[in-house]
Order: sequence, then structure tokens, then C-alpha cells
Amino acid sequence: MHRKKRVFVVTGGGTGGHIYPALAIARGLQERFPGSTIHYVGGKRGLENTIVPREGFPLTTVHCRGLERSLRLCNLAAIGDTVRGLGQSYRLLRRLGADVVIGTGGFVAFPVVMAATLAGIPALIHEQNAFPGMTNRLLAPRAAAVMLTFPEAEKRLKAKKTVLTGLPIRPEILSATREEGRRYFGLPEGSQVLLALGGSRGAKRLNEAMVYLARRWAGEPRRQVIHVTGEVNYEETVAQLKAAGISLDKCGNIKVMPYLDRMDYGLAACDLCIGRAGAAFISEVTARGLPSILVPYPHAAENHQEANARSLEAIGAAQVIMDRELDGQRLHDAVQELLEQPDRIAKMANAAKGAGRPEALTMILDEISRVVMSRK
Ligand SMILES: CC(=O)N[C@H]1[C@@H](OP(=O)(O)OP(=O)(O)OC[C@H]2O[C@@H](n3ccc(=O)[nH]c3=O)[C@H](O)[C@@H]2O)O[C@H](CO)[C@@H](O)[C@@H]1O
Repeated sequence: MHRKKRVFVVTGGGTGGHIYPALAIARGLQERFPGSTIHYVGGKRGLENTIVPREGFPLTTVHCRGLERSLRLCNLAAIGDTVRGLGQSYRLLRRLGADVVIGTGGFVAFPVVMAATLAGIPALIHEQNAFPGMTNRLLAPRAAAVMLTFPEAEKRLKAKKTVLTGLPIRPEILSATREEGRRYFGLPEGSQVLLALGGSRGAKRLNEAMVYLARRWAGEPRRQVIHVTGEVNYEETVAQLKAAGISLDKCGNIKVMPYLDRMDYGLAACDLCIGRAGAAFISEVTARGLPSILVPYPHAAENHQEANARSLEAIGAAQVIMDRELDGQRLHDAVQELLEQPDRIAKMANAAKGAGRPEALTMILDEISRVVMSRK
């Protein structure tokens, strides 16, 4: 615990992928530096405008905009917005008396972190993916330290210092027990449990492949499925299951839901999981030491989900199926093959555990503390 009151500025925005890690860090700072000020800086339009106030942190927004990857007129507008955001950020950081700035990526992190370094305020950045986003690639050379989720990101950044910290995950994901998970879903003793989900919004192709798998497994109590479809695709998936002649009430071993609030129990209960390759999901899976089949979302920025998935594949923790190659038969065969080889599953689980970083938040806070303490 530290006595001196500090001013921390946290920034990162646009999507949940940047905002949730920033909030986890903000909460961690609150605990480690009681009485300190933690100020969030977001963009004018990002999701942070709804999420951050709900979490109780003061939020100031600045101008920012992403550059198109090709030369276009709208890039001029983006440059204009960024320069404006840079000025706003500079004045804000000075007014707040910021001791340190922490950026987690997204367009808004660019003007804020850049302004910090221009004002002589140390800045740290956190990169969630194996293929770093454009903002963090641009900022890395100016940051006091770049904290990474995946070791592969290092070679794609020009950083003065990198630290492999991992991505902070919700504490309950680590603490849930297998028994609690199995009880929550009413799963029979000794059954093999498969958890399938396509990121926070679901994945249509994965859902279709899962319908095929359900057809092969329906009524087999030793094989249990928890299938999270995503809100948008739920009705359609249920209709496809019905059309395939599967009665969810009668078969008893296939559970289908639009969203799983208790992801802690889902992960705790399962023996194998199938999912996209978002950084948060992968961090949860590895922190729990779970073997996985990953189907990277093919339209993620700069195909970063494939880079995430390949990172796990390279250490033997996951099997990767590309979205374009995914179909029911392929998925069913891959799952079946794995479940029939307990040794292989155990090896994958071990490799996943080795890559897991349950202490991510502590490491991140340690790194921030080091930088703060080096300031008078
Ligand atoms: C489509 C896309 O570009 N996604 C990106 C986004 O991911 P995003 O922020 O969507 O995060 P992930 O896909 O990694 O994880 C989804 C999160 O939602 C939770 N969950 C999901 C479904 C559910 O029913 N219940 C539930 O609680 C999961 O436990 C996990 O915590 O930012 C990440 C960090 O930059 C990137 O790695 C991802 O590629």
C-alpha cells in the first residue's frame, strides 16, 4: 500500500476489448493507491461513454479518429481530429497534474499517451493481442514500458522495455470450482463437457457447425454440450436444431443459451472449449488451464485473432480451425478425436496452464508502481 496520493490517467476506448482491461487496471490502482485520483480519458463516440460512468470513474472525452489504411481525403480530417485531441489531452494532463498515464489501445489512447510523453509524464501501454494494434505500434517507442498479453507481440513493436504480464481477468473465473460449475448446469457425474461460444456476440458459422455436432451427440448422457449462441443468433440456432430433429427437452445433454452470464461456471465445468480467439477469452481459458479448439474471427483488425490463436497452437495448448475451413463434420471429428485421447487433452491442458497468467493484474500494478516510484 502507498501513502502518497497520486494522479493516474487511464485511457483506452472504442470497444470493450480496450475498455475492460483499462477498467480492471483502474480498479487495481484504486486498491493499491488508496486516496489517489484515477481519471479516465475516452473518445467522444466510443463505448467508454456508457461503460466508464457506470463503473464510477470520472471521464473526460477528447477528439480522436482512426486513420484509414489507404491514402484518402478523410485522413486529413483524422489528422485534424488527432491534433485537436492532442492539444486537449495536453491541457487536461497538465490541469490534473497527472503522475503517470496508462493506455490500453484504441484510437483515443494515441493523443492521450502522446501528449503525456510530450509533457514529460511517463506513460505505460498494455497490448491485448499477439498482433499489436496500430495505436500501440505507434506509441510503443515512447512508452516507459509496454505490457504484453502474448510474447509474440514483442517482435512486432519497437519498445524500450516490454513486460509479459498477461491480461487481467475477472477474479471469479479463477475461483470457481469444477463442482460448482457442474452443479450450476446440472451435469451428470463422469460426463465429458464441451463449452462452445463465439465471442461476446456469437458466431453464426460456429453455431451451424455446433448444430451438426448436436445431431451426432443428442441423447448421449456421457457427452454434454453447453452452447452459447450469441443474442442475435439464438432463435435461428434453436430453429436449426428443431429442423435437425433435436428436441432439447428430450435429449437432455445439449444446453443452448443466447448468453452466459456465469462464464466462470461454464469454464469451470468443461473439459474442452471451442471459441473465437479474442484476447479476453484466451486469457480466461489459459488461466484455467483448459484445452481449446479456436476458430479465429477472420475480420478482426489485421487478423489479430489468428495471431492470438497461433500463439496457443505453437505451444500445443490449442487446435486451430480457420473459419473458412469450419463445418460440422470437421468440428465434430476434431472434438471427437481429442476427447478420445485423454493423454493429448491433458498435455494441451498443461500447456494452456503454462501460458496462463492469473497474476496479470498484480504484475501490471507492479510495473506501474515502479514507474510512479521513480518519480519524485
Ligand atoms: C471481434 C473482435 O475484434 N474482438 C476483439 C475484442 O474482443 P472482446 O472484447 O469481445 O473479448 P473476447 O472475445 O476476447 O472475450 C469475450 C468476453 O466476453 C465474455 N463472455 C462471452 C460470451 C458470453 O456468453 N459470456 C461472457 O461472459 C468472455 O468470458 C470474455 O471475457 O477485443 C480483444 C482485445 O483487443 C480482441 O482480442 C478481440 O479479437
